[in-house]
Amino acid sequence: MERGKEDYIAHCLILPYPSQGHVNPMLQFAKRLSHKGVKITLVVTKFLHKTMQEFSSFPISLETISDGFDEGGRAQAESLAAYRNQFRLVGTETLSELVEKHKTDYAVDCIIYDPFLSWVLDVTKKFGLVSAALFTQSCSVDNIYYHVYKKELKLPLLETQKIMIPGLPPLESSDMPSFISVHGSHPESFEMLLDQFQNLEKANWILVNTFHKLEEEVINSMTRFFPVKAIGPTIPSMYIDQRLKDDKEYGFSIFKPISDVCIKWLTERASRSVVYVSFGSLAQLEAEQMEELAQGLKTCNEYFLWVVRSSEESKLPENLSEETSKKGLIVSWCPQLEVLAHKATGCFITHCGWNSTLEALSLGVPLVAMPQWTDQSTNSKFIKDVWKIGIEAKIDERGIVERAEIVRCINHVMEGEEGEEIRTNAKKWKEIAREAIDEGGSSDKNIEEFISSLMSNTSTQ
Ligand SMILES: O=c1ccn([C@@H]2O[C@H](COP(=O)(O)OP(=O)(O)O[C@H]3O[C@H](CO)[C@@H](O)[C@H](O)[C@H]3O)[C@@H](O)[C@H]2O)c(=O)[nH]1
Repeated sequence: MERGKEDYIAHCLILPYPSQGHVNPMLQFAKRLSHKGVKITLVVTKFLHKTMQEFSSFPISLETISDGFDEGGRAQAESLAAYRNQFRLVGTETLSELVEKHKTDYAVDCIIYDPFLSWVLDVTKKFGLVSAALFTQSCSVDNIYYHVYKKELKLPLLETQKIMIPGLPPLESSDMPSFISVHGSHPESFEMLLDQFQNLEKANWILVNTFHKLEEEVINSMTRFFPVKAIGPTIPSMYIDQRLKDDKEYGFSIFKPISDVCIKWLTERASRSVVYVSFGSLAQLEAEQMEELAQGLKTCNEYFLWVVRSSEESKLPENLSEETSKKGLIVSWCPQLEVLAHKATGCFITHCGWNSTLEALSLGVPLVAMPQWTDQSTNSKFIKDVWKIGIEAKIDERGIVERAEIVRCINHVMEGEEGEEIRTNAKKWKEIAREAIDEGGSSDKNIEEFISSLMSNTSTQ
């Protein structure tokens, strides 16, 4: 039977920045709200909608708005600044039309938005809707950017400077997000990260994809400026506690996952015998780095499953797939959560994107960190020194991780006695992550609080 407006607690639009690392956590959060009785409409740009490979997240509805670049998205704009500007103008108009359209059926009560798109707040104000900013990077990283935004952390940093920010351990310049440590690099991306805070005090809710015990001090510290609520990890409960079996599909993929091949291959491997390697949806490795990684994987004692996106494939050494067919599988995209949850997976060589970091931590997989840019060096610092669930591969004077170092790191986390602490911690964090999103856990309580406020808001309308 069709559900009517009265069957839902409230109707939320959820609007991610159009990239895989932002859509995934937003969609998983949307699913959680939907399971709790909130009607959800995922809103994506027309271009993203065209490029996506699958969407199977019933009962979540899908609608599109325009960023002004329906044919080519970000790549069609001459710069990130031009893209953001156009997205703000055209997005404001088309998002407003969407809100108007729903006035006669499921009137919208709230918009959950990515603070990369801070203009959405103005749309919520225009229509008198509840606004909820959802940060998809760690609270530590958000806190660093906030201090730069407030000019409490002055740039450029000195190379030897110890950086003291409330809520965070002492950090070195190299632990900072790359836009800060490499002063002047990617100025337009940096501006977007700082702009997240320009109107944040006007948002009704500030949600972060993290959990209380993981970033306790920094969450408490940030709460002095903003009422930050941790709602993560946004991992489908299927993987965490095996409860909602229908929650398994990823739902929204920009790249096509080679799922059956990967899972069949993993199933034929012994427990904890596979090194999983992926650098997320954006990172572009130097050809030299690909070569070193390939040689390291070829000579290590373990099997490997390596995700090399089609756009990166030409950098692979010739004949690598054939030469390593007995011990390795190279695919253009995989169902990462299923891979991390598989018993054959023993460790993860990662670029330390925040989703990959949280997913591995929540599924108890030890890490070899190879941060590339943006927030990844900060995530790596926490992986090795705070949560102690992995090690960071050392770079040489060219900025490359050499093959011998790759082998050393794999051995360290997979086999050696010295990696015992890491493996134990990985198991420990898996439990703590599960507790956070279990019924009554710290993140679950925050989500319930958010939903209750939506209920009281809609009942007074
Ligand atoms: O074969 C693959 C590889 C990745 N994934 C998924 O893709 C997402 C990748 O996200 P993430 O690990 O965060 O990496 P990026 O795609 O690089 O994400 C960007 O966005 C993140 C959130 O803002 C930042 O933390 C990163 O540094 C930034 O590069 C994760 O959910 C993975 O599970 C797959 O499903 N299959």
